[in-house]
This record gives sequence, structure tokens and C-alpha cells, in this order.
Amino acid sequence: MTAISAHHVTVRYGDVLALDDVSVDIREGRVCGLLGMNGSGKSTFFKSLMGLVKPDAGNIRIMDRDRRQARREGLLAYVPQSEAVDWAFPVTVADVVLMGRYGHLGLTRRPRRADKAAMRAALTRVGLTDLAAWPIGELSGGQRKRAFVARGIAQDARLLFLDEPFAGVDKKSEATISDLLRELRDEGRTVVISTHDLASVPELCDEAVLLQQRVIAHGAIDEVLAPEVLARTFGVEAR
Ligand SMILES: Nc1ncnc2c1ncn2[C@@H]1O[C@H](COP(=O)(O)OP(=O)(O)OP(=O)(O)O)[C@@H](O)[C@H]1O
Repeated sequence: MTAISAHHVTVRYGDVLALDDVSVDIREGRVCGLLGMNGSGKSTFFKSLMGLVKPDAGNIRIMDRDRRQARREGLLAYVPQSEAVDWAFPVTVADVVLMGRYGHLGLTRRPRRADKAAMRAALTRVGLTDLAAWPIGELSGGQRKRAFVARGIAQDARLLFLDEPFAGVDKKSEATISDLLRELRDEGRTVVISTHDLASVPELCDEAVLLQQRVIAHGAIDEVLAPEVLARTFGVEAR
């Protein structure tokens, strides 16, 4: 099945054209890298897929559903950029992961035994069991990312979007997160990571989309990262 089907998506913020006629199809069970410079529209594309931004034109389907239905079914999980999170907010790691269980029922619902079991299983999966009671703000960059991935696992999301997952993360944590994402892919989930760090892409991703308001290239890594494509996009000689 096609996990993401975006056709002719255009998004404007006032005078700024953030996405220009973007069409991308991504199959289920893939790790896809969404590549582009700062301001190229990566976050806007994620927000459009999540239903947080309403495109001015175009059509988006998630696993053959409209975005609202996909959200209602809990198919989508988002791991935000570190800067987008208020790390001083007093929640524990367990709280963050439990948020994956609330779905559309609202925050007043008390977690049941099954929710807590799913939370614990997800924390085990990402290796954070011992830190369950810690305030999220006291974790390292890599641990925070893993906590948010655990939230997606507890939710049993079929698609995970990670915005710059390796920014502010040390090499060891990066390897741990990459392994985890590959495992999730092997279970048939679809993982899309946005990054401007091209070094992490070849090993982790099955395919890549190069974005600069428009889709410059989409396909196998060696095609998308071909020196002539990068030179054209970034205006530099690629090594
Ligand atoms: N809420 C907004 N209002 C106005 N302009 C915006 C808004 N959000 C993004 N933009 C602009 O839209 C363009 C695309 O931004 P976007 O954040 O999607 O890019 P990005 O590739 O994710 O970049 P970054 O890696 O810096 O987050 C940029 O020019 C940005 O300044």
C-alpha cells in the first residue's frame, strides 16, 4: 500500500511560497529521507501531512485515508525538532510516552492497565525503562528523541515523522536511534526523517526526497545524492 500520497501540494505563508506543487508517493515499510536546506519546506511538508497546515492547493492521502481519518486512527506520530519542545514543562518520560495512548479521547482520561503496559513495553523497546520517572528535560538529546519515538510506538503508529532527529545527538545515540528506526521499518512501518545532515542518509534511508520548495529529486539514495544533483541544489561542489 502507498503510505503517503501527496499530489500537487502548494503551501503559502502570506508572500512566502513554502511548498510549490509538491508530489511525492512513498510506499509502506520504507525509511525515507526528506532532504533540503534550512527553509526548504521540510517542516511545512511534515505539518501538511499531519494536518497541522492546510495546503492552498493539492491533495494528501495517508494510507488511503484523508488526513483527519488517519489522525483519528492514530496512524501518524511526529517526533518534533528539539527547538519546538518546551523542555522545562514538568512531565516525566512515562508521561510523554503515555500521551501516545490518549488519542482522541482527551487528556482527562486516566490511563488503564493496558495503556501502562504499552507505555512500559515502548520504553523497553527504546532502552529507557530506567528513566521512566525522570523529567523529560533532564534527558540527553538522544534520550529525548527516543522518548518521543516510544510515544509513537505506544500509539502503534504506522507512520513516524522525525524532524531533524540527529540534531544535537551524539554519535552513539545516533546509531541507537538509526537501529531502532530500521527495526520499526522492518515491522512494516513507514519512517520519514527530515535532515540537512546528508552524512546520516546513505546508511539509514531506503530512498530520499530532495526538497527545495519543489521536489528536485526523489528515488534511490545514490541517484538523489548524485554530485550533479547536489551541486545544482546546494550550489556547491559535493565531495
Ligand atoms: N508560520 C510561518 N509563517 C511565515 N513563514 C513561515 C512559517 N513557517 C515557515 N515559514 C517559512 O516557510 C519557508 C519554509 O519553512 P520550513 O520551516 O518548512 O522549512 P524547513 O526546511 O523545515 O527549514 P528548517 O530546517 O529551518 O526548519 C521558510 O522560508 C520559512 O521562513
